[in-house]
Amino acid sequence: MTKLSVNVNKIATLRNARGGNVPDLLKVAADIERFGGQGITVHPRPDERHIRYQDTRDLKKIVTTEFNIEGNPNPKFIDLVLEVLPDQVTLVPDAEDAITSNAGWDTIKHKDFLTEVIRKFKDAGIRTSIFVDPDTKMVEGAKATGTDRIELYTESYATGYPSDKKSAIKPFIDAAKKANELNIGINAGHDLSLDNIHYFSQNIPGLLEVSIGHALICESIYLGLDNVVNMYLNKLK
Ligand SMILES: CC(=O)[C@@H](O)[C@H](O)COP(=O)(O)O
Ligand SMILES: NCC(=O)COP(=O)(O)O
Repeated sequence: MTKLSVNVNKIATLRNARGGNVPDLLKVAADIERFGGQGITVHPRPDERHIRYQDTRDLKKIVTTEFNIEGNPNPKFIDLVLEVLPDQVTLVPDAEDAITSNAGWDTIKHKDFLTEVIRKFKDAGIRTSIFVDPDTKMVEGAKATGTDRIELYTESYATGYPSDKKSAIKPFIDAAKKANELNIGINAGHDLSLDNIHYFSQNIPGLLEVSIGHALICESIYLGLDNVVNMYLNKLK
């Protein structure tokens, strides 16, 4: 079964637009779990433009499903994660000024750094995941760092899906087969949506978890959060 982890960055974006506490991030996260969401994901960025570091501390107290923190493991991020102790940490190689995540790790070039960071988090009892492009060499490189899982960066799948879904998914199937062969768990995320999620989850062997934020919150404007969470759960069956 593939778990649905809902990324609540966009709820924080909306809240921050007015400076108050509407919408209430903690209430939305609790409601997502009540509606059936199986995890909550956040991606605090250095400028705290959506999720604030304090949000991760507050969420940790109330999230009862799986709490996943994503981000670039700079010293401040590492300290935060070791303080909050989420269920899972996902390492993403974002530039400080990135609008959103735009690439996976070069796990070969950064092997020593990733191995050291993964060790720190695993010693603290946190499951680790490394964000990678769908490239079998990067999956092999991830394995060498000792990570528990990879997160496949699905932007290219989402972009290619409308015109040629078979070609768009091919590198992801190959990467997933490699991960299964090497016994690393598989997560996936970025630009997944109600349109493209079913085909992806049906075709990726051993897909453990998807984290979805931008599209899910946008779809909820029209369809309602409870309804949308359940639509995803049905498509992931
Ligand atoms: C790693 C990943 O693909 C997501 O976490 C994405 O980066 C969401 O971040 P933003 O909400 O800042 O776009
Ligand atoms: N790891 C991907 C994620 O958390 C959500 O990405 P998106 O759905 O906001 O593109």
